[in-house]
Amino acid sequence: MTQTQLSVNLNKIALIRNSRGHGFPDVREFAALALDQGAVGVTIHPRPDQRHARYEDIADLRVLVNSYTDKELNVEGYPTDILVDHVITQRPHQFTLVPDEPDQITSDHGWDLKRHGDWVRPVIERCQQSGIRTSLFVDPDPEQVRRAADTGTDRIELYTEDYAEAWKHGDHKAVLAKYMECADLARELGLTVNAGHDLDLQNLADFAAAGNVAEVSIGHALTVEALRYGFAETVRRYVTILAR
Ligand SMILES: CC(=O)[C@@H](O)[C@H](O)COP(=O)(O)O
Ligand SMILES: NCC(=O)COP(=O)(O)O
Repeated sequence: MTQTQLSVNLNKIALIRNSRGHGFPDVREFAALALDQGAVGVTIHPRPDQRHARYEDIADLRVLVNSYTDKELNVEGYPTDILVDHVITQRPHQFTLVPDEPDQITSDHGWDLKRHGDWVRPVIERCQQSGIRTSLFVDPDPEQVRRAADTGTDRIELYTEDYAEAWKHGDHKAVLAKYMECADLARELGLTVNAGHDLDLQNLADFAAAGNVAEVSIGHALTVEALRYGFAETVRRYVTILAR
């Protein structure tokens, strides 16, 4: 059974920072808090309007993560030229390609790789040539998993909104089985499996127990829960759940 690792998404810390137009809070402070509490890494998702994470955060967080020996930076986003250029320059450990439109309020679907597989492939190759691991954000759909393997990506990230929604109603077992079918298929095809979106302290344990997901990236719920429990304690609670 793979020990699932936590990557803390700092988008909402950046959102609070941007709300006052100066550097408080500093995302690097919360990145350090997360890493010191056992997260394997941090994630940021700069969107074209830079509503929260900014392109400059990539370099800042790369420097901070470099001060640790075994931690990672995951950059997520739609592979625009400007984002890809920042990624290639700063060389985060992982680049997760997400098919979001600029005006989306949040990520709400995975790639349609029947249409876009050939388009993402050169970006994947360019990242890998720079030593950057790639991941493709996909729905829990076996066809998309197969097509993801055809792109040469290192990993997929399963979009977990369907699971999170089903968990709220207590009917997540069938949905979870679909995710695990896709995760098993991905591993058979040589892919490592990440997952994320709307995971939280309540629904994570059932997802993690189903097994064999390498990394979950969690940010929105974690930030809200941190308002109640404190940031370090919240990260500690996630790490404890994953360590079971
Ligand atoms: C791809 C995904 O689900 C998340 O990585 C994304 O970062 C969430 O974006 P917001 O924080 O803008 O909602
Ligand atoms: N890729 C998922 C992520 O980074 C965070 O998603 P969320 O926890 O903010 O929904």
